[in-house]
Amino acid sequence: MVPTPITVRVPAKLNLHLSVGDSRSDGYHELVTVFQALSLVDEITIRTAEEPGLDVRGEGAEVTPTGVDNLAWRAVTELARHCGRDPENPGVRVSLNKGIPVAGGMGGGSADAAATLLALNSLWRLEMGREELAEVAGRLGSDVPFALQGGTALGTGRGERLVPVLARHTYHWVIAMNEEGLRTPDVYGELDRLRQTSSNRVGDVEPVLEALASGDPRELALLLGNDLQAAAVSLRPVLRRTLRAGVDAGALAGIVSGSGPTCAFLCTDEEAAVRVAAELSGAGVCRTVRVAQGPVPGARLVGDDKADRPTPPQVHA
Ligand SMILES: C[C@@](CO)(OP(=O)(O)O)[C@H](O)COP(=O)(O)OP(=O)(O)OC[C@H]1O[C@@H](n2ccc(N)nc2=O)[C@H](O)[C@@H]1O
Ligand SMILES: Nc1ncnc2c1ncn2[C@@H]1O[C@H](COP(=O)(O)OP(=O)(O)O)[C@@H](O)[C@H]1O
Repeated sequence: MVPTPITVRVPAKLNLHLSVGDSRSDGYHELVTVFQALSLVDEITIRTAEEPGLDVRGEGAEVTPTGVDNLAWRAVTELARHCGRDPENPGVRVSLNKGIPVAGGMGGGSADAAATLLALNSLWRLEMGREELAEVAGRLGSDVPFALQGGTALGTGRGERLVPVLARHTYHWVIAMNEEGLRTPDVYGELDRLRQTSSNRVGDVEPVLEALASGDPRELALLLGNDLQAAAVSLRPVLRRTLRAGVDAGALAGIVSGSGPTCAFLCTDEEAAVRVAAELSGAGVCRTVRVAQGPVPGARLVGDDKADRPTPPQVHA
């Protein structure tokens, strides 16, 4: 009997705190980061198919690779290898429905890789535990293990070593997507270049963890920090205007998400977020504005109760 197709929903991530250390000998930077999973999601369906392949629709589909470079496909071949199947002929078709902006600093490709691992674990009845999945995930990219785990977490190493963080509150975010993405390695490279002349760095992570435990968004707003922000703004100067416009519209604070160029604005509550989103969408400083909440769970099979959440409202700029 042909197995039933498996659908997985997987969240975007935001770095509430991103402290970048020096460049390592393997080309990666040592990080201390606080990830939060947001209610902006991709959906992936994987089915058994004689003709393998991958198709993409949704947000940024036209600029998403559909061949072996797609991170979801890399996850298929990596997992096939891991469990002794033929990576050249895995016998599956992957359909991606993207809601996470491509190359936006929100970990969309990593999310798709994580979702693929979870879907194949079920489709191929591998019965791998979360730990084994996380180990394969780490080989696919620094952000992939977090997309499996979700919630709020402290990431160290190159971002793949995770410890869950207590977050007492649902935070309300406005997400401003840019016209065109930024390449993560370019942004790290720009940071290295800027650091030859400037030594600005975000503070310690402990106050951020304390603010999360307190649950007060005003406290957290004062502590949001991202070492890659200056580099992203240097490569995409319009982001300075975007960040200012969100705060002018009433957000508590704004931050570039990871390597950018997406900006995220923390608001006091859901109502405030909808107001900020409406005003920002008229300001002409970004392509699309969305409202999102965090933390949400990591990759989940659709059909599991908690995965069936409503799609967040969307405002077009
Ligand atoms: C910046 C962050 C923040 O969470 O995410 P994005 O904003 O891109 O989504 C991550 O560090 C990105 O993680 P991810 O996108 O998984 O990166 P990887 O595929 O592992 O690495 C891509 C490239 O980014 C650089 N890189 C990545 C992670 C790290 N700790 N140091 C680095 O210097 C390296 O140049 C590497 O070759
Ligand atoms: N499934 C995927 N979704 C999005 N981008 C992908 C995917 N697979 C490969 N990519 C490539 O990865 C790059 C980074 O995309 P993404 O993960 O969305 O951004 P970021 O690393 O900024 O969070 C893109 O430029 C794209 O070419």
